[in-house]
Amino acid sequence: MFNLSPAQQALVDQPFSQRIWLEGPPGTGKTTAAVARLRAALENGIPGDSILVLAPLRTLAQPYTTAVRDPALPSGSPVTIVTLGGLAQRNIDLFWPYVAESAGFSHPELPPTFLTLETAQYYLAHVIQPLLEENFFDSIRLDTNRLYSQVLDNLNKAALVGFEVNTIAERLKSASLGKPAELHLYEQAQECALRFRQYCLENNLLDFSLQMEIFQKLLWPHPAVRAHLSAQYRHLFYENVEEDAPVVHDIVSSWLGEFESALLVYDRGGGYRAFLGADPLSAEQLNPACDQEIFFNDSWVVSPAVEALRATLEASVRQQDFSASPLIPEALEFNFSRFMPQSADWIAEQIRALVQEQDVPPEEIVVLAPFLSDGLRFALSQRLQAAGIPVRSHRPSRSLRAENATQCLLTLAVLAHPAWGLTPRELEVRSALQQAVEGLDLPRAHLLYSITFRKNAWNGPGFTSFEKIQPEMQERITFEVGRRFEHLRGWLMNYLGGPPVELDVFISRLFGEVLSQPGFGFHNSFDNAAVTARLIESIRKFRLAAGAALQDSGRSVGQEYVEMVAQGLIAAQYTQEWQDDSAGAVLLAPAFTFLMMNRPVRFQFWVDVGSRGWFERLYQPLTHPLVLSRRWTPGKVWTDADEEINNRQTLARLTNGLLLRCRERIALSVNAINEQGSEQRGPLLFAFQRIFRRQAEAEGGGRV
Ligand SMILES: Nc1ncnc2c1ncn2[C@@H]1O[C@H](COP(=O)(O)OP(=O)(O)OP(=O)(O)O)[C@@H](O)[C@H]1O
Repeated sequence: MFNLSPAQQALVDQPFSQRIWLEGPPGTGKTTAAVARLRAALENGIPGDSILVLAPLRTLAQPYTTAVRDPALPSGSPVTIVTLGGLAQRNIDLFWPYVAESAGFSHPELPPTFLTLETAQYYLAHVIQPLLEENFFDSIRLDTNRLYSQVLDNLNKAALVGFEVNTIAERLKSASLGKPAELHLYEQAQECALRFRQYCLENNLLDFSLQMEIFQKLLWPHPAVRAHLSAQYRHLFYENVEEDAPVVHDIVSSWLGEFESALLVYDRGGGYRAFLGADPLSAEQLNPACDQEIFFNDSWVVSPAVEALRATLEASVRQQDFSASPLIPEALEFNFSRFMPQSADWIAEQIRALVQEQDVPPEEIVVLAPFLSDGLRFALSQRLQAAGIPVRSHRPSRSLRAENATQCLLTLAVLAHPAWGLTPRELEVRSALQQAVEGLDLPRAHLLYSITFRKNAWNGPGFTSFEKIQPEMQERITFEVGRRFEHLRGWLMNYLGGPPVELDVFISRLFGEVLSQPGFGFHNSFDNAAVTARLIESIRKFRLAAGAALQDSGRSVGQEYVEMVAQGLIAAQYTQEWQDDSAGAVLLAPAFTFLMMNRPVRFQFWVDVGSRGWFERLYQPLTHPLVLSRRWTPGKVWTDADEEINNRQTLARLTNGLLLRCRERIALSVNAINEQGSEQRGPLLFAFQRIFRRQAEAEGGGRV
């Protein structure tokens, strides 16, 4: 480990009677110093339960969570580490009788049910379904999940930016160029939001937006709640202030004076979550309320060459003037391939050389793309695994139900629950077998399925024994595979002989007792284990949110869950948080996800540099994160020029953020033709081309 710098130590040593604003670019050691100060607080006898650590995302508070677990610290009451949303939820639970009636709930005498993103989508789907039948959203082609998440986004923006739900459409319309079809969509999106809100109030359901709104409007102003919170929390640590939304800043602003001490950590150049309501300018309003400001400016991360590249790239992206730097070639490598598989070959070979020839630990390498497509993930994982390099991928926006592991687990769950009356399709059973049993290839899976699968075995669909099939078929399938298959089958039969358990418990047992064992497909697969954990979590939360409502219908939670997944209504989004558990493995992730991990690495590979995905916003016809923000002047029209300016700003922020988290070198991979077969010429590629040209000119015509 390292020693704190004098500036960091000075921060740690500030008396615990100060409100401090700590600001600097990423990588300057702010979090390290803040965590050291938290440790100092505990070592100096400040009780843990009087300390509040606030962060915009739980993952951003990870260094604090790890620190407080250190057994070397004095034992005592636990520190509270939460997001404001989490704090809101705890307090709504605690003070429910104070607010249930005034918030307009139909059954204030009954307890509240808190919804996750997934379970909110589930209920929203019930509300929207009849409207879709009335031809709502007919004019656009949008996958239902994206439709639901935009309706929820609008509600969340209202709660986080601080406007009424019934003004969503008016705001969006006033910034629109006025095409009737677009205006109509905004009206419909608002209608959905209002009906969902009404449904929640009638059924004691609280999605994120309602939790935030109730906390801000009803609980926070309530003297009893304020007294409780002020008495409980005396010291505040607020990490990544710039990634939080204005309403959170408003609350902290009015609370700040009540703390004995506070440390607000502001990452200059951040605000990556702008599309989720992050507002760095609003965060700055907290600065004057602090007693002192401290700046850290020197990076512990970037080499001079990376810094030269960062500054040059920023200027090039912003279309400003810049000059060549002799340092840049040290920090930049480049590969041009016609198609993605060739890029994957090149990247895998570079990574292999780094790990195997230069002893670079795999976790010091990340591969980043604007989106991580299946093709790219597969191509890279396969090549790296073949070279014996552990790899791990993170795709927070990928749907859980799209994972093969999920399909396998749920298909086996259907087979183990004939009472649900569901019959899986042939393809599902075959691919579940293939996923579950190691060494089972497609032709053998087909054979095994055709011979052993019976629609009416076990009073439902099931398998007959491998022992019973003809020896020559056994030989073709192989006895090793047969033995594994028998083990799985035996486990399912055994389960069927007893009383059914909840679906999440079933999956956790199936994973632990069979699929994670040697000889089965989930053995030693980080990714499958992660999907299983998320699936279990998703089912558990669904059970908590929807279980009671289902009791009267006679349907089990498991059956409802499986059917909802099949219809695309749930398991459509991971919760947006993740653990950075990539120790020992190369990470493949969308660039944005990596940024939110706040973890510097030595080498970054940027894939698909020609893609416009680095530059453009997602297509969101029902919402507009920039218009639904406090930065937008009501009534102003959003034009193509605004879009272009915003895209450039976002790209500059992104490339800065990535480079500030890179110690040694980035390697660019460009495909002439993307996976969809079109030519690739996005603005990030142009920005690099300008740098290459300038470098070549400076070197008298040579190439970088
Ligand atoms: N005194 C120090 N000596 C050496 N390395 C340090 C020191 N302080 C911090 N670092 C390292 O610098 C890196 C960045 O530190 P840290 O995360 O605290 O910075 P930050 O300013 O909070 O950046 P971010 O906003 O990205 O979290 C980490 O890898 C950390 O281990």
